[in-house]
Amino acid sequence: MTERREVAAAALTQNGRLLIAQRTYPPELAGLWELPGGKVDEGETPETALSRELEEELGILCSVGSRLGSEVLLDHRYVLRAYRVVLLDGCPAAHEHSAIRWIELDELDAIDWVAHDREWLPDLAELLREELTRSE
Ligand SMILES: Nc1nc2c([nH]c(=O)n2[C@H]2C[C@H](O)[C@@H](COP(=O)(O)OP(=O)(O)OP(=O)(O)O)O2)c(=O)[nH]1
Repeated sequence: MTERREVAAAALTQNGRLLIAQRTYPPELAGLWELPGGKVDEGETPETALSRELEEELGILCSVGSRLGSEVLLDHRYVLRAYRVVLLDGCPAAHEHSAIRWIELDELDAIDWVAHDREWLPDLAELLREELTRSE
């Protein structure tokens, strides 16, 4: 079997909040919220791919850090991985999503997430808790 292609997703936090984005396609995912990101192209590292996607989708420059949570197998072709991301420059805007939102720890559970992302909720909660402790 050929290796699965990676989808890299950004856990971008700032001031104790997490950036989430609302999908417009495919129809079964439209309206659901995800961590922004996308497929890693041939010849790219997950880090360069995620930086590229965040610039295209949100118009921001970011630094991609370490992995967050476990990998999620999407189907026989794709594996989804999340990375801690820090905003370097710009103000995120929804260029390819229908909306974006900054959410706080107590909002995580109530979001209408793309199903696979629910796997990361404990990790995202921990990340936001760490952020809050750091900013105290
Ligand atoms: N970006 C992203 N995709 C996710 C998440 N969770 C999840 O199940 N997916 C799925 C949805 C899609 O089937 C696939 C990623 O597709 P994508 O549409 O974001 O990738 P892309 O920007 O490279 O898009 P494309 O040009 O190939 O259409 O992974 C997530 O948190 N972020």
